[in-house]
Amino acid sequence: MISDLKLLGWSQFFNGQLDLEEFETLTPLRLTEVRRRSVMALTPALERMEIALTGDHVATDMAVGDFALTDGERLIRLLDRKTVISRKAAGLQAQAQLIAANLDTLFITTSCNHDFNEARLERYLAIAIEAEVTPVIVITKADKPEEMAAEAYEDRAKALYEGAEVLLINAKSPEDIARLEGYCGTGQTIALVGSSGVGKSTIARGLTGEDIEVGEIREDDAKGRHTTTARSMHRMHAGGWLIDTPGMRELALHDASEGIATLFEDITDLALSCKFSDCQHRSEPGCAVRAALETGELSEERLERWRKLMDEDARNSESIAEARERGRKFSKMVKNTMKVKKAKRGE
Ligand SMILES: Nc1nc2c(ncn2[C@@H]2O[C@H](COP(=O)(O)OP(=O)(O)OP(=O)(O)O)[C@@H](O)[C@H]2O)c(=O)[nH]1
Ligand SMILES: [Zn+2]
Repeated sequence: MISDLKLLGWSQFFNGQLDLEEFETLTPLRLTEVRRRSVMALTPALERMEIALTGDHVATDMAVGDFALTDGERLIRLLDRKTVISRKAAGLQAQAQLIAANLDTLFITTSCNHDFNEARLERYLAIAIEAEVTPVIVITKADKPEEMAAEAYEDRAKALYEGAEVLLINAKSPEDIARLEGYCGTGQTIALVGSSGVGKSTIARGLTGEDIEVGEIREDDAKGRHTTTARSMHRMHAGGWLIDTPGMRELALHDASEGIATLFEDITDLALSCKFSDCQHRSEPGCAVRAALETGELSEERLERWRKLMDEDARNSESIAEARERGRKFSKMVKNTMKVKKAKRGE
């Protein structure tokens, strides 16, 4: 069973979470779709199985790519995730919405044209680094570069982060797709992010042989319409899994301060040497960041992009934290009111 499980992306990390009894009586599953009242999952034999969500299990706690244990009928428990990517859900609740779990690699996709944008690439890099998912920058349309030579785009991407491999490809060429497959072998799980039109569907088709429809299913119930994800985990020729969900294509930055600090390690390090610990690196005396600008060690553009990313992260993270805080205060107030009412009634 263990070798079959490897096909699903199982590893020692998950094995270590099972006690002996669970090991003998339960079966691991990997979630491929999350609906409102059920999940679709793959068994170690790669058979599809639908499991109704009952009791404490709610769809909003689950992500495509999660591992769970089943007794054959019910979902017993979800296993801890190796990695998770989330986005801020639209609307007033401002909750983090889980997009994909247990990714190994994120292909950050852009093209040799006006789509290429350092700030956008850095946003995705920060998301990947924060989630501890390996970032790989894929630059498509190497066969028809606009504005500058394809290699110039490659060099600009390489300058962004040492920890990210940069691959310059023609997404329509099978030989170039084969260069991505080192990240897509058995046991590996990947996802693609990037703007519309950069070639994500073309790459996905090259890696899986399928035309992947990224759609949202709408389910009706008495309370209205709900959006859930369609089948979102696809087997790749190389043996691994591609997760493609609508949410993945609309990622925004939130709660990624560590990812940003790692991505901009030079600025993070410089800031430690500023005279004031709350230095804004504007006009304070003894500012190591401004000193690095003057020597040319750091560029004004890079500093500006760092500021903007920090601002964006702070804006998006705060509202989630604040919403949580509001939620806590509200439920506390309700509880207190109930208590007072009960006391009045003499209960
Ligand atoms: N010449 C060339 N064309 C490409 C390349 N990559 C993608 N294309 C073309 O660019 C267009 C858009 O590619 P898609 O794969 O649909 O882009 P996408 O990122 O999936 O776009 P959305 O579905 O809107 O998110 C298609 O016509 C592709 O054939 C490439 O490397 N070279
Ligand atoms: Zn400073």
